[in-house]
Amino acid sequence: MKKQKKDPLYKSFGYAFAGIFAVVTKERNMKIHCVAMVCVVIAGFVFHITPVEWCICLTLFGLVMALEMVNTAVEAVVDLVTEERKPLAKLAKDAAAGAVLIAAIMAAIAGMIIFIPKLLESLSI
Ligand SMILES: Nc1ncnc2c1ncn2[C@@H]1O[C@H](COP(=O)(O)OP(=O)(O)OP(=O)(O)O)[C@@H](O)[C@H]1O
Repeated sequence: MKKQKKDPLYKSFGYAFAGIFAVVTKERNMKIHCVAMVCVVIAGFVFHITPVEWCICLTLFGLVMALEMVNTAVEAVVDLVTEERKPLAKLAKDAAAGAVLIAAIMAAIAGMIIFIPKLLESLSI
């Protein structure tokens, strides 16, 4: 089989950014993740979180958002493959959605561990 010439690196980045833009503008859940990220970043500056805490928050944002991208990709592929209701299609979509949910719950718990003590301290409770 003839080897196809690969796109230049800048084009690959362009496709990746196009994917991010498509998911952020079209997927409701991704918009919610973006709003949550902005709120946490503001809270991070307000409560002067440490560099390690910033790293934890940024890593968890990356994890949740990357999984949301993969979830959208799985949904698109399943819908492309079949329009019928099939158990394997359900498993693929539900498992991908479950992956996002697990990461989002863990991120929310980590966020509470970081921010609740700072909030209580600032309220002098
Ligand atoms: N082809 C299918 N066969 C069987 N079950 C399906 C199929 N397509 C969707 N489902 C079921 O319906 C649910 C919702 O599917 P849908 O494609 O509407 O995702 P969604 O609710 O739009 O997800 P999101 O909110 O993440 O975009 C799936 O999680 C799955 O349980």
